[in-house]
Amino acid sequence: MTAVGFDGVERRGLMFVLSSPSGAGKTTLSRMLIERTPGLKMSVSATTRPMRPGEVDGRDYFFVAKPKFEAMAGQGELLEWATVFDNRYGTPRAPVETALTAGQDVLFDIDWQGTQQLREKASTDVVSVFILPPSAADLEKRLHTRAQDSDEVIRGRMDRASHELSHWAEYDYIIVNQNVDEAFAEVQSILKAERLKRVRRTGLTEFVRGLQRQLEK
Ligand SMILES: Nc1nc2c(ncn2[C@@H]2O[C@H](COP(=O)(O)OP(=O)(O)O)[C@@H](O)[C@H]2O)c(=O)[nH]1
Ligand SMILES: Nc1ncnc2c1ncn2[C@@H]1O[C@H](COP(=O)(O)OP(=O)(O)O)[C@@H](O)[C@H]1O
Repeated sequence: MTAVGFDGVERRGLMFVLSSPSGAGKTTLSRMLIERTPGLKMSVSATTRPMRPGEVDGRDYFFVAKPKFEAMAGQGELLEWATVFDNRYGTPRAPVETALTAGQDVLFDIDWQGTQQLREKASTDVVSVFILPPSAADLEKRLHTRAQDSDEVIRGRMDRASHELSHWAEYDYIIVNQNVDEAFAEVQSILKAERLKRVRRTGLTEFVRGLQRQLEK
């Protein structure tokens, strides 16, 4: 799990988690982050939920049937998994391990249940961000503008929102996504600062020793 920072100091890769009630904006913010952040790779989850218009298999999710999902979970191929809105969602283990070993950070769009499981497995490497909508009315409006779910599914997502919100205090950082550019700048600054954390910067001792040797010449 060793990455080399842009300043040449080695550090441990981190697992950057975004969670929120459905519709608060985590997919939007994740896409912006992946497009604009070198060294960050998206973890693509497996799910049993139907594909939405515009989604691409293998990019947004790996869309699998329930028996296949159960087999993946049973064979230990998932790093974590959970049931959300009656569908199964899980994180394939191998791509995450490959990315971290190659020195990349990994971005997860997963719910509070998955975040808890990641924290239990690798707490010092997990940085978690919870995204709040500015209001319930905004949340509902966003679910409707996304225009990808039926009214019934949207009602289900709104009904679950309050329960999901109740997990906010388990997260390291909380962002209110009012203006998307501001929320993005906030998420970006969290990642930047977390990459500089001393505990992750495993190469610092050697780097500083090198500096000292140069100074003592
Ligand atoms: N635990 C877990 N949750 C996931 C995973 N993938 C997606 N989710 C969560 O499942 C919920 C539903 O996702 P989705 O159906 O794409 O709807 P969305 O909330 O509109 O993005 C969201 O809270 C996601 O963060 C996963 O691999 N594991
Ligand atoms: N700050 C914002 N202001 C207005 N609309 C937003 C904002 N952030 C996201 N959206 C829109 O809200 C909808 C839901 O966002 P999405 O990223 O899919 O949420 P989530 O992944 O959390 O379910 C999308 O249509 C998206 O374009």
